[in-house]
Amino acid sequence: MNPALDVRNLRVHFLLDEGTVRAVDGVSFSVEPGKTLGIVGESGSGKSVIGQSILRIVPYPGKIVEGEIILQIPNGQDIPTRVNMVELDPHGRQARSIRGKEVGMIFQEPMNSFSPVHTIGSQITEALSIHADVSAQEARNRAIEMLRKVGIPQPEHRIDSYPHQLSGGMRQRAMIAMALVCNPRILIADEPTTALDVTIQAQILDLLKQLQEEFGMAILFISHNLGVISEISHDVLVIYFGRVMERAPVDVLFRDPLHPYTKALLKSVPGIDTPVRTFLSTIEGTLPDPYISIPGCPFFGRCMECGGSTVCRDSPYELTKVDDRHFVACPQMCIPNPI
Ligand SMILES: Nc1ncnc2c1ncn2[C@@H]1O[C@H](COP(=O)(O)OP(=O)(O)OP(=O)(O)O)[C@@H](O)[C@H]1O
Repeated sequence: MNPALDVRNLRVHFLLDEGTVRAVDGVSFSVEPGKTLGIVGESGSGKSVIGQSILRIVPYPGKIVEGEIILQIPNGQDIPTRVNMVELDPHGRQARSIRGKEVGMIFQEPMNSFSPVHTIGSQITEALSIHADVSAQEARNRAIEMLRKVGIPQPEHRIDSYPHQLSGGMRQRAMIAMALVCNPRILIADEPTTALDVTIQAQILDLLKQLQEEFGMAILFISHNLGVISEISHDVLVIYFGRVMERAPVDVLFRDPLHPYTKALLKSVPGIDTPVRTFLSTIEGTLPDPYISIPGCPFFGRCMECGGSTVCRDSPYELTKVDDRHFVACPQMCIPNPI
């Protein structure tokens, strides 16, 4: 099956007075229709900048310096149109028509996405009037239907509410409705449940899974929370210092992690059978200085397994194939067949 989204060797740099931040440093992945790729990593590892790059909304002074972001857009013919987002003018007509229509987005804080002075209905119908050729009445009916689908009670009345009149969970549902009302083929969800309590979080994850089944969209789900990632993802990309450390199907990653960073992340999460008052392990140290360029493994200084090996410090970064769906970038693995 053709991937809905294919990202190849993406590099995004922020050129600051202090130096260059290599926020995303050669990341490749693809997501098929109906599948969810979870991107996990600690704060500052480059997760959000990947999502922003796909939408071409990387904030100034960030710049995509290399790579391709390929979308397959159906055109009614056998072969879909192939669009490389990197080649588009981010402010141009084509990029604007792809954002919202082909690629939907939901973020952690809906208040930042909704205008506080317009009703949620007017904002959802506006998305429809930009991207779909529908009458005002049809747009309102579709907005009500979408609000119903995302579980907002009495959507005929709620559609005329202002964002501040909804609870946090309801606002998040309304944002999902806005993101999905044009039936996008790709959804980018950047920490969409982080600000919610665990019950609402579980409801939103269930809702996304159910909507994915219905619409068949590919989801890129960004989170620092491994529990949430395990719940929603089919495959997982573990990212550190702008680079992929490991990629695997979700069950393989949780059962048989190979990169010491993935193992350390997993150890820092409490399990259901973790006794109360047990100290969870933490990952000593912090991400390296963002302005430096590291030729070898960026986790070298914090790794508990490499024992200060110069191989890890000096070997060029390389993502190595373990099998068809499992890749790892650990110099100690010494596996042949680098991709
Ligand atoms: N507007 C900006 N200006 C300068 N540097 C930036 C900007 N946005 C991101 N960066 C840098 O890019 C790197 C990656 O940031 P990013 O926001 O993608 O991390 P993240 O993994 O999403 O973290 P978090 O979970 O905290 O959102 C960081 O070093 C960050 O400081």
